[in-house]
Amino acid sequence: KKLEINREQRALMKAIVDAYNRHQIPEDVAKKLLQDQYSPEENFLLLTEMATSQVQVLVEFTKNIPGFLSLDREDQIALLKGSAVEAMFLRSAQVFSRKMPTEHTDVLEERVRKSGIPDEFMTPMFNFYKSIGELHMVQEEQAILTAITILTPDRPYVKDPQAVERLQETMLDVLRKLCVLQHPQEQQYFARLLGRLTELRTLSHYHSEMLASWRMNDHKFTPLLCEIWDVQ
Ligand SMILES: CC(C)c1onc(-c2c(Cl)cccc2Cl)c1COc1ccc(-c2ccc3[nH]c(C(=O)O)cc3c2)cc1
Repeated sequence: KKLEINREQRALMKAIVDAYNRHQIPEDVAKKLLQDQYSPEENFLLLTEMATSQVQVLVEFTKNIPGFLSLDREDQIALLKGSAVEAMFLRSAQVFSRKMPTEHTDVLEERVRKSGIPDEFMTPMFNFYKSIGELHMVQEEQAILTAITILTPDRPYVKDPQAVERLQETMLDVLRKLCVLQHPQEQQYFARLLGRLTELRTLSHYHSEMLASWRMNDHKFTPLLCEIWDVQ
């Protein structure tokens, strides 16, 4: 009984997975990645466009997380701003590790490597992508792990962390059961997934340094990215 996913949890999982699949990056934007060679500046612009489109996808996904819209309005914003980078690392990691044709992943990797991102961030970033790939997460796990990342109670400026914690705990319970069902041979699979969330926090700190170094070299971002990342 303890381990079985009950009807309510199944409905919750369906809502999250549907939202996760419904909001994908527009085909034309993702296709641009695979077009011919660009300069580092053009690569940066393309990645900026991808990130902006990804933030829009993220906002739509978040609004469909059951219970999110019943949170305090300002806390909703605080959660989105606090988790955007981590959710995008998770999403782009899944894109990298998805059964995406290798030439696509190689092109995407090439573009990220040649977009003016300082080398010291490349290693941790691609190590993360590799570690996500090795987990072979099913899409339900990907969607719920993303929701868990967004519903992290200890983001800056959250006024009612208990309300966020209640929602996150519901998701964690579903994920725990799902991991046992999907990966019965791996006892600690759930623990390994949660370990990725810790890695995401480290990447998020790297990312704020990446932003600072880009701004030093006068790189421009879109208004949406400036708002969500508190830059400019
Ligand atoms: C502003 C730009 C330069 C930027 O700053 N930090 C990052 C940055 C970097 Cl590198 C790494 C990680 C996170 C960030 Cl947030 C980025 C680029 O961000 C992204 C780049 C690509 C994608 C991306 C590419 C292909 C995709 N396909 C799909 C799909 O659903 O099919 C989603 C998707 C997303 C998402 C964010």
